Amino acid sequence: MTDFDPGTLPYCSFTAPDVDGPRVGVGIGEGVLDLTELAPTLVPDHALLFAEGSLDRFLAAGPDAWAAVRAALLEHVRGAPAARPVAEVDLRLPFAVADYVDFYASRHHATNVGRIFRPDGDPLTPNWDHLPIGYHGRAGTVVVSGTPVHRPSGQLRSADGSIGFGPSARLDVEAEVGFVVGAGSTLGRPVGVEAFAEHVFGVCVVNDWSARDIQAWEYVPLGPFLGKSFATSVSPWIVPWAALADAHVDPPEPKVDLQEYLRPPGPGLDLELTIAINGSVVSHPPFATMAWTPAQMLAHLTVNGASLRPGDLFASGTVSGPETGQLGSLLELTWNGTRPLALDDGTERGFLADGDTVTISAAARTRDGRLLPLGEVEGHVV
Ligand SMILES: O=C(O)/C=C/C(=O)CC(=O)CC(=O)O
Ligand SMILES: [Ca+2]
Ligand SMILES: [Mg+2]
Repeated sequence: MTDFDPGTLPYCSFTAPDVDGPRVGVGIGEGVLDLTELAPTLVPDHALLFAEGSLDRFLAAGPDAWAAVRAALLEHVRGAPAARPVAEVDLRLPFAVADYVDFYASRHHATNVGRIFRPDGDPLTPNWDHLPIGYHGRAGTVVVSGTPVHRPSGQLRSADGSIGFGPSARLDVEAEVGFVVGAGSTLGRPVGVEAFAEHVFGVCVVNDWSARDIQAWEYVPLGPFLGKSFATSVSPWIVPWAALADAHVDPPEPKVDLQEYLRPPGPGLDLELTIAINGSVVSHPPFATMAWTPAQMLAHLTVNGASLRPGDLFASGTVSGPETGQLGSLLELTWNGTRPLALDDGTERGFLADGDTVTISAAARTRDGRLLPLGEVEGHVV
């Protein structure tokens, strides 16, 4: 369970046996405050935003409302209010996911995947250094942490080239950071790097489940499709972007002169993910090594005039660092299953087995060395 710092104040949506309907919650320590109940006295001008028990209206309300509510909450928690234990509530998907986009912003991940899937060519395609590559995913199958993940079936190509159909034998995880859009934008008007914080409300942890065998056969030439659309899990807590100000870092220097709309890059984040399978920690992917920042991703996503809607979610792409213990997928950690990983219980994994539970957690590191837990996303393979 995540122990939230009182300055983080992440938002969730929950139900509990003793309250009516869903509620908007705010995480503090291992507890949750009922913001739907508190709002009429704490933030009377904004109370209606929380009445439905999801974040949808609050996201759409925009940055002034976000700042006013966060300021009132920061003041409120100084009085150490009693919070309900998170363990006693059911955490729900906190907002209706509008569009879902997944990027490919880790140089280390993209290089490793290129080597594995396209051993005869350059690992990075010529566009990689010039733009944050992404694809549109499936918003309707974004599920909250704790939702069981069904092993997908699909077309598979055997080593001898024959085509068959069956359950994926290469079910994998991708540890990512997700960015939740609040305020929408106007069709035809790009959102520049400098406008990031006016549109992006906050951050969550993402597991982009991937069936590598389905993916490897289907993805040419249009990219990921059924190998990834069966489920994408997100943490139930959305950490406000404003809570991460002390964890900003400069991103790595670009390798080419970037187009003007991708400059200045905006901040990276000093944030570490941890991947555990059945409780065995297998990796610590470092977000600070990502080549593209979230502001560059948003600018690129809208540079053609595509508009944003409240609830749009874009994920960073798999976070992999340069070291073996920093890789964000089993594809890389086991080099496509050829070097199985030993788990603490004495078993080995090339890819996921039925019954496995995968937990990805995140923590940000502040400039003064504090560690801020940001929540976790868990999924059980059935
Ligand atoms: O290079 C490829 O063919 C595909 C790579 C991916 O798995 C795409 C993806 O989900 C992006 C990412 O998570 O970094
Ligand atoms: Ca991905
Ligand atoms: Mg997915």
